[in-house]
Amino acid sequence: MNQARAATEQETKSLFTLARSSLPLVWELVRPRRYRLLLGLAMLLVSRAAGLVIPYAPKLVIDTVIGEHQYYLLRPLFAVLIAAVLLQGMTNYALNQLLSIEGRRLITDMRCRVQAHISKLPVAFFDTTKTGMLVSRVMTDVNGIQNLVGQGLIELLGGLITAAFVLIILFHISLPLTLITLGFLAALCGFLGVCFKLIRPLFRESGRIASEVTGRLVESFSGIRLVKGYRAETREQRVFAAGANRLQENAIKTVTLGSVMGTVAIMDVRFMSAVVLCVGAQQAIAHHITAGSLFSYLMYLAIVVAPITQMASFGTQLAEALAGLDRTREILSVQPEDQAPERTASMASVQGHIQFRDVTFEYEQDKPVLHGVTFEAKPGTVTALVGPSGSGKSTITALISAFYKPSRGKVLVDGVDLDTVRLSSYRPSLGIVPQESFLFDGTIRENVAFSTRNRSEEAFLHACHLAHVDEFADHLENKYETTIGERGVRLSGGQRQRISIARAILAAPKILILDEATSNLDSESEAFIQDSLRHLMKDRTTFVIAHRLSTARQADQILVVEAGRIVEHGTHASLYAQKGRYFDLYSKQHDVEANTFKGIEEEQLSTRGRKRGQRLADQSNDGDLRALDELL
Ligand SMILES: Nc1ncnc2c1ncn2[C@@H]1O[C@H](COP(=O)(O)OP(=O)(O)OP(=O)(O)O)[C@@H](O)[C@H]1O
Repeated sequence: MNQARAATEQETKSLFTLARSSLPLVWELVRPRRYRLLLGLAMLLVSRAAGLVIPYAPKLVIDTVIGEHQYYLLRPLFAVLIAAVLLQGMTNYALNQLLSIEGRRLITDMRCRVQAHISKLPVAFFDTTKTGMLVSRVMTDVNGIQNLVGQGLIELLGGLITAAFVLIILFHISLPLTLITLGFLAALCGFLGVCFKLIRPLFRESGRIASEVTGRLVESFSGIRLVKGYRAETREQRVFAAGANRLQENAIKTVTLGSVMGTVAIMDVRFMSAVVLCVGAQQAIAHHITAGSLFSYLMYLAIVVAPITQMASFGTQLAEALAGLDRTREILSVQPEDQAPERTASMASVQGHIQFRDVTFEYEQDKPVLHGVTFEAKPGTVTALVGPSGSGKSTITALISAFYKPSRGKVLVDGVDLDTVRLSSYRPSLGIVPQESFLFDGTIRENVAFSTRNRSEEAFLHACHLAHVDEFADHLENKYETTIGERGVRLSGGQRQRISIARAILAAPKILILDEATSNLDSESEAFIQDSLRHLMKDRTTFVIAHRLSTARQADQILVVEAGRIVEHGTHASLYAQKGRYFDLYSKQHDVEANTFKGIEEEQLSTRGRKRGQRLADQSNDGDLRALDELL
């Protein structure tokens, strides 16, 4: 309800209110480049002043040179005209260069700023915001700012200053004609004001639709395998076409309103010129004005009119720019996660002692997903989190990563409440290996050396060796410089996991969060990965969401999570002996694994895999779980 009301209030904000609320941000952008913009304004004034000389010439020629036979004035007048034209041309060129370049720089600055800001926002913000919307904020919305702060602003200022000067000249030439002129201009300004009010919500809407369409497009292309696999191309085409049509309908309304504004502006100006011409002629016949003055008046009128007719199109750009700026301002006003005032503690060196004290957490209000979770993980130990899907294991690790804050209770790191810790001092001690290895389009080296903490070649090669990345990288033509494609599409699942593990080894975190991959790998890959993980977990406080019996069994402690509560807690041996929830889970998994190994038997097994599989299958046939434990 409140959100809907806020949205309506946003829609009805006038252009003026919007401009005023955006002023601090505009000033922030203008400030560092104010001298260059002032230089631009000065050049514009020189250019416009030079432009004023030209309309004055007919008056001199008609009334003085021809009327008063002062022919000797013709030459100097010609020279002045040439100089004025040259000066105007040169200043115009310099001005365009200066402002266009400045506008581009401004866009880049703004884009970088918005991108940097968004990346500092809390994970909860990303949970509720579409990716496409964020892409639009960074790439599209800032475009309009160029018009607002660069050329557009200077043009508007310059146009208004020139128009003010010219109006003084017009008043000086003829009071009645200028009053008529002002009447027409005032009517036009009133009309344009109403149109801007109508056009602004359309621009806001357009930004919203564009974000949605972009978001869906990004999702659809990144999930192209799934789309093709389920033959969902036509469905995706329909969804996209619907979005593109909504965008088009919005654009048609904007363009129509823009055309109405442009047409009315031109008609108003033409009527005005006709009325001024006829009344001016009557004035000239009655000798209230000379023919030369009337001629000059009409030329000056064109100078006043030009920026006002331009206002119709510039106003549209202005409305678009302000709508974009408004959205940018909205996103910049979201507080970055590290700027919370309570985050004052700095963690110089993290030991990795983690304590949960009666932690309750909810993603959505009044829907807790963790209830009074309490446990302790000593430095250098491995804690395995096991439990059914949706029980809260990932949420516990997300709280350790400080992606969220507990709703109640405390998460302590080395005795310090994580809510009070500056994240920039804590996160470097954190390493994450997600279930789905997330790789960027780049080389193997770039993906392994993703963290900036350890850049030596020796450390890089060592990490690749421990994670068995060298095993496949050495066989590639470009070795570690091989490009792996977007999200690592050119690698196998196991290879991607190994890179992800090498990345964590190189980052050398004190606290490691490991979400074990569930995907079935062939036994050789599996063996490589288990070995890499062993290296990775050494001497770190590790939290592993364990999907494999072997991992849980090797852990120093196991937390059995169910419906957001820790229902059992202990070592593998103690929990197994309890014959409670862990025992049930373990037995179920054992059956699955036994079946899996039987299945593997039928595949092409590596020598090691075959031996291991055979032994496991034999043992499981006996149903002796303890013997299976030993093997694992
Ligand atoms: N970003 C989120 N917003 C709202 N609810 C969420 C969010 N992430 C998880 N949940 C909910 O929180 C609960 C716990 O989820 P969590 O991902 O921690 O479970 P899990 O034990 O890790 O599950 P799995 O083993 O399937 O990954 C689930 O009910 C889930 O729907």
